Amino acid sequence: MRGYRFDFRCYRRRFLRPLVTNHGIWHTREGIIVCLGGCGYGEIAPISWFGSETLEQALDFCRQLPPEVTEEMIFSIPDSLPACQFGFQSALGGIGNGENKEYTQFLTYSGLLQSGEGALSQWERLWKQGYRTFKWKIGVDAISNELEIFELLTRSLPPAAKLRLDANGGLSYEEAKVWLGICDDISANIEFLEQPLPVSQFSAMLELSANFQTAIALDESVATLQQLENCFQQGWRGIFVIKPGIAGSPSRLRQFCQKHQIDAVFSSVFETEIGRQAALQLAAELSLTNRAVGFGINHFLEPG
Ligand SMILES: O=C(O)CCC(=O)c1ccccc1C(=O)O
Ligand SMILES: [Mg+2]
Repeated sequence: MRGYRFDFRCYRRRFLRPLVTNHGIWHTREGIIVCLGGCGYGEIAPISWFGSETLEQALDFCRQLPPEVTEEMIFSIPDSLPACQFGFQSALGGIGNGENKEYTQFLTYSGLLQSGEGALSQWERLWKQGYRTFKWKIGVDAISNELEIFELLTRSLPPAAKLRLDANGGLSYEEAKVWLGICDDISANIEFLEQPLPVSQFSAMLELSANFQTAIALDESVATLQQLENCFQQGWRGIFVIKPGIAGSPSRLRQFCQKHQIDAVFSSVFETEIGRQAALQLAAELSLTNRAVGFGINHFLEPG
């Protein structure tokens, strides 16, 4: 079998503004660019706190590979290394040669707002840049403060705007009911509430999705393809957030989405242009609905 000359390099990029979520504060994005001679580039951009391997585990995997790798080696990367599966398979697919530009041009994008009240002064700039879907992080501050900002935000957004709320698993069951109740009642267009509860509380989220009109999207619960398959089998028919960069094998992801016709929202892992193009091509190919993709603005200080 044909071998490809293999090389890799680490990168580090600082966020323009640290990313604040219920998981904590994220300052620096680190990852690995892999190169398969004569084939293309791929990106390994793990988020271990989200359920992928760690950067160290990905590096160890790259370091133990021989100077020439085969397709067979790439397709036998274990499921415990989902970001590596993505990086190597996209390099093999010759990602970066722009072959699918004709698909990705039809995607619409969601803009990620700053957490807290920063969102109030930020959305208009994004609106002027053409964004019509916005995402705002909740579960970061006390619920009373967040509800106050939410009211101001939803009253100022134009009727054509869609708003996604992302709790990153940071709400209690009672808090999730409060948020969903308010979202059901207001006239603003709340597209969905993302990952209200921790991954361990799947059945509670299933129950919430049956009892409220506002849609719920699973994110952390379906971070990897294995988790995605699991939640589908356990009856989830709401929205699935898919982060191709950490989901695992793109070919298996493609098969799963095509077989089950799931309602998917594709989203970035704040990768460089290399991983981004590979992920966007999958998004363009596998998005059944016209939901905006979570690949908004450039969040980095230094260019890729
Ligand atoms: O999905 C988006 O709109 C932006 C990407 C995003 O929010 C994100 C990016 C990296 C890690 C976690 C998350 C998240 O959805 O919680
Ligand atoms: Mg999320």
